[in-house]
Amino acid sequence: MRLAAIQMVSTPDVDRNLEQAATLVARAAAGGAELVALPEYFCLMGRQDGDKLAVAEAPGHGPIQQALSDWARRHGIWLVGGTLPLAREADPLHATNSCLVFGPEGRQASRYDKIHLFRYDDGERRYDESQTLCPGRQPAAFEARARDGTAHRVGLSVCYDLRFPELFRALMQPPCDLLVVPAAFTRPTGEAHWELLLRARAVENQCYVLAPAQGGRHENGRSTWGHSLLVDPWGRVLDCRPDGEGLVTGTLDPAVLRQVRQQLPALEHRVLGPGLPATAAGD
Ligand SMILES: NC(=O)CC(=O)C(=O)O
Repeated sequence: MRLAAIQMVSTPDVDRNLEQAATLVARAAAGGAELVALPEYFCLMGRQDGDKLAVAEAPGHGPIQQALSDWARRHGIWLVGGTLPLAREADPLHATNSCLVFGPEGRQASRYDKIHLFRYDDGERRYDESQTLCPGRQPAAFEARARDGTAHRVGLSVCYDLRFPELFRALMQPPCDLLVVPAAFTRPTGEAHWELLLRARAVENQCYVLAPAQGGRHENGRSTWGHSLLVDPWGRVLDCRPDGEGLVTGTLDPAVLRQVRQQLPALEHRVLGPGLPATAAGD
């Protein structure tokens, strides 16, 4: 299955971001991609945290969701729609940061709400997503069918989730062939940890990892790390885009998945699981 991750430098202008995303999705599809993934906050990198709430759409309605569905149908692709804020009737002051997936017929195939909300303060940069976002509660995966008919289980996560391996373990029951991580890592945390964490998730779960990112200096004054990546189940980086808008592409090869899992059956050797007793006290 041909894969593409889109890197963007999104702005506070939703229409401009949608235009840019439409162009890049079309370019990815023209290059043969069957599954295309957009980055976190592809539709908006606002000036203030609360800007998310102003563009939040009701689930199933709104121009951003319509655009994602149209692009998936027009190009006959699986589209992992980065993230967009979805409004919650129960609490208008907090949206979910949601990843919606659309299938080649334009129908919504999955929804994942970011579970782990980012907080960071190094004295210079401050982030606290819990001010405007409400966390998701449930992991989500879906089945994508390649054009040759092969079905692949695809696990969803968003950005900061990458630091919580237990989420990915939960997605591996049954095993995924591909984990997608739409992100907008900060520059300092990305430089230190981004590639390390993505390759670790690929190696420990013996699957492909596709990570579309925001990458560059944004109009809101923030800088994101970029380095959108495709990693294979052996932890090899197949493609990377350090900075600016563009694509990362490659192929999910079932033969590589089989070979890695047969040669080193680490997934079968898992002993510890959710039902295990607590750690014993030492003597
Ligand atoms: N921006 C995020 O959600 C996460 C991040 O930058 C990090 O984990 O580092």
